[in-house]
Amino acid sequence: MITITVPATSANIGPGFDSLGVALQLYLTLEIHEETTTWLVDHDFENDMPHDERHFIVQTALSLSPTLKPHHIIVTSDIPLARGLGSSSSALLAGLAMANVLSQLNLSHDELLHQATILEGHPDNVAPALLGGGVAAYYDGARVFHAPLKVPKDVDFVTFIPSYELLTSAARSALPHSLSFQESVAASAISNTLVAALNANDLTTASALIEQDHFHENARATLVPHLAIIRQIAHKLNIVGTYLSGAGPTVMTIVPKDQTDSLVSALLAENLPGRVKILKQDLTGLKIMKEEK
Ligand SMILES: Nc1ncnc2c1ncn2[C@@H]1O[C@H](COP(=O)(O)OP(=O)(O)OP(=O)(O)O)[C@@H](O)[C@H]1O
Ligand SMILES: N[C@@H](CCO)C(=O)O
Repeated sequence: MITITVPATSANIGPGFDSLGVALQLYLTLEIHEETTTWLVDHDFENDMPHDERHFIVQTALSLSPTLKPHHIIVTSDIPLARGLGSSSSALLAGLAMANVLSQLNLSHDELLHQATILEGHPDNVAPALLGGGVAAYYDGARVFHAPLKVPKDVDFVTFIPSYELLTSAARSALPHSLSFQESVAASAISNTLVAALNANDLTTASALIEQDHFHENARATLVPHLAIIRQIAHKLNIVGTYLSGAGPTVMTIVPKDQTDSLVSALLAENLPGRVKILKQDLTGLKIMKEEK
């Protein structure tokens, strides 16, 4: 049996729209069992996801290796769907990695990242899901440039996962068509300085900049009304560093560990419709384990 695990990811980290992301310790697991005559996909997702070759993971694998032989696969996942925690990127990478292993394509991490970015359109979830930790990345339509982003290891990711789904496609249609020159300069300066602050382990500067996005959060505000509420709750506790995770609706706050309990208690007291989870950074990224029978 071959087991592929892929972590969840939180993209954007505030102003790093489509370019910054971090891997988190929630996982999609894909077990590849025996060869079969037609694809058999066991999964326990509650929606109407197919159990045959129409399944997204199989379709992704076949897009890379059209002659791939059908197998019995089992998909389990802790990553909630369409919540801004990179569920589609994790599934996509699992499919590409399955094709790479079963068809012995020997694609490198960079080649897999390139394929994944073409399919996803932007690298901010797929890069950290593949490589682990924080990643800054840019896709120019031909090549994916990427470099590690030092997200401090001693922080918690206090995560509010709303009870409703928000498809990335819907959250992207709310985005503005253009930004003025002046606003673009400010937006990229904020993002550049955030990256430098994180790489210098200056969490105070980083946390303030995380809340100064100009690219997407305002445009998505009506889709995620709890973002402003959670930011306000955190500010009352002198905690900064709250952002919309990926396309939302999950809201993330990066907090020093000694402030985690107070923020979690304050969020729970508010009774917002959703779950509060404390997540940690994943430093490994996609893993493949082969077990001899
Ligand atoms: N394990 C999976 N197996 C099959 N399809 C999946 C799986 N995970 C996600 N998907 C597909 O991806 C869709 C969600 O993708 P979408 O990009 O909208 O959100 P997300 O990836 O969870 O969030 P974000 O990109 O904002 O972090 C699901 O509705 C489903 O169609
Ligand atoms: N950068 C992406 C992440 C979700 O795929 C967005 O915010 O739309």
